[in-house]
Amino acid sequence: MRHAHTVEQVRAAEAALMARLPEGTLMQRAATGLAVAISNFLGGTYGARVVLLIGSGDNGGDALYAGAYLARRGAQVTAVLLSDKPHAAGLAALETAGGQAIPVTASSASNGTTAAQSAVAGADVVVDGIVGIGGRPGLRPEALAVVQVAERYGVPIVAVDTPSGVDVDTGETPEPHVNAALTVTFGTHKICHLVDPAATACGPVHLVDIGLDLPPAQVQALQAADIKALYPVPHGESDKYSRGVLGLMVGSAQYPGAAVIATAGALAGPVGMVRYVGPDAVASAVREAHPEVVGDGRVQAWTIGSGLGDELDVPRIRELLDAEEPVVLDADGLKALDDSGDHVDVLITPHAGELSRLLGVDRATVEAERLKYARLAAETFDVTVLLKGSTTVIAGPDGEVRVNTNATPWLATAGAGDVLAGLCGALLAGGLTALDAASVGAYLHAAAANLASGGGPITAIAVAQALPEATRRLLS
Ligand SMILES: NC(=O)C1=CN([C@@H]2O[C@H](COP(=O)(O)OP(=O)(O)OC[C@H]3O[C@@H](n4cnc5c(N)ncnc54)[C@H](OP(=O)(O)O)[C@@H]3O)[C@@H](O)[C@H]2O)[C@@H](O)CC1
Ligand SMILES: [K+]
Repeated sequence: MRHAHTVEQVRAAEAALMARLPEGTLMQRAATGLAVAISNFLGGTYGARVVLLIGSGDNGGDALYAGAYLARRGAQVTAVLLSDKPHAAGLAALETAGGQAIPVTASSASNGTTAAQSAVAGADVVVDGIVGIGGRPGLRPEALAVVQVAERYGVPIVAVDTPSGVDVDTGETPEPHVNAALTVTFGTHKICHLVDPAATACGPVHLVDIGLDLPPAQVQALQAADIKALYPVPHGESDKYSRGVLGLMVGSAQYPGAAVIATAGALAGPVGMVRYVGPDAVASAVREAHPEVVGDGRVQAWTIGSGLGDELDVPRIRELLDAEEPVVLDADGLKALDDSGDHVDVLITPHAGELSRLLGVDRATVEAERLKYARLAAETFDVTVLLKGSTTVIAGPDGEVRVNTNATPWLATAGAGDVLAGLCGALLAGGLTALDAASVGAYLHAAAANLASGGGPITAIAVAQALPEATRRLLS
């Protein structure tokens, strides 16, 4: 499991550890891990042209000490000083190791560009030590100008701890920020490493252990081993009823395909049986594609909503939401959700547009502040929220947040959400809590999409068809 802590939690853990260690120990651990990661990124250090962007805080200190390490191993290291008070000991270490430092404003001897801009344009890698967890969102003009030179010349940027400019505790990117090819972080992940849009700006994230002793994390990203441990695998005594029966109230004359696709997702989950409840013509289409599906009867969980169109029966859905059996509420079904009552066994699976309608805010705002609005909806409607997107945010009604990061952009295709709703329903019927069903569902859905895609286009049915193989690979 990956854990993401808040800046406040990290600062407290750092203070506790620093009180027990000689001064500077943590920065040395961070800087050494950073230097090794940069060296691996470059595939060697000898002769490499490394430019460090140095702000006023300890983030710049990490970069300067890492620069000293690289300079001792033959790299040509130039520090661009963005502040007139860079980390003094780090700067001295760099200069002792043979690196050079130039103020960002220094003019170049040749053309109209500054010396810093020329150095960045000719670098093999730029190291972003502008700000870390002490920074405010955004880049100051002089920092923005050099970052833009790196972008223009295609020079990769390795971010120290966090890509400067992102909002570390929310994953929001309201202002200009660094887009990193690699982020090297220390002690633990921060929320910006897991939650989009900032997570995308991080690129791959490499974690360097510096020995922090941390409290429980506010945001977690489950990994394959965690998902495997949660999956309800049948045992010798299982029968189709004990494995769970899922009821599907999805599809309509208008959207019969949604019923067929959601059923495919459900049948590829851990349930023993699937019941379809809906118009006769749609039920026939479902049984033609999936002859194992049966009609109305007792169920352990429901998936309601995908493609309901005109079939939306709000009073009936509200009855089911208030009943004991857990429910996945998707797409059109979300129109039946109200903020009264206890819905802790309800999992809603909106995309940003649907969540924006539920909360009465515009879609772009939800996209930009995904964590905030997933949490708000969970609290407002007393449900678990699975907010679909490049990183899926899952928020429980008690404040717990998980993030799923293994999706492929190819998954943005019609019907993919119906597969997910069916699968999550099957996981609920299999006995998982809403939070776990959402976590396992999002993970396997993305894993199946990756398998089916192999880097190319996919259909929703292809994703459903790849689910058993994705599950086998997970469990083997
Ligand atoms: N905690 C740990 O466990 C460990 C932490 N370590 C490292 O320390 C880092 C945190 O260091 P930190 O506290 O010195 O803050 P940091 O982010 O370098 O700079 C803050 C200063 O920047 C400024 N500033 C603010 N916003 C700005 C902006 N948008 N653009 C430009 N400048 C801006 C502002 O100062 P101002 O210029 O306003 O005077 C502010 O005071 C952490 O990320 C990690 O790398 C590791 O060494 C070891 C373990
Ligand atoms: K940084």
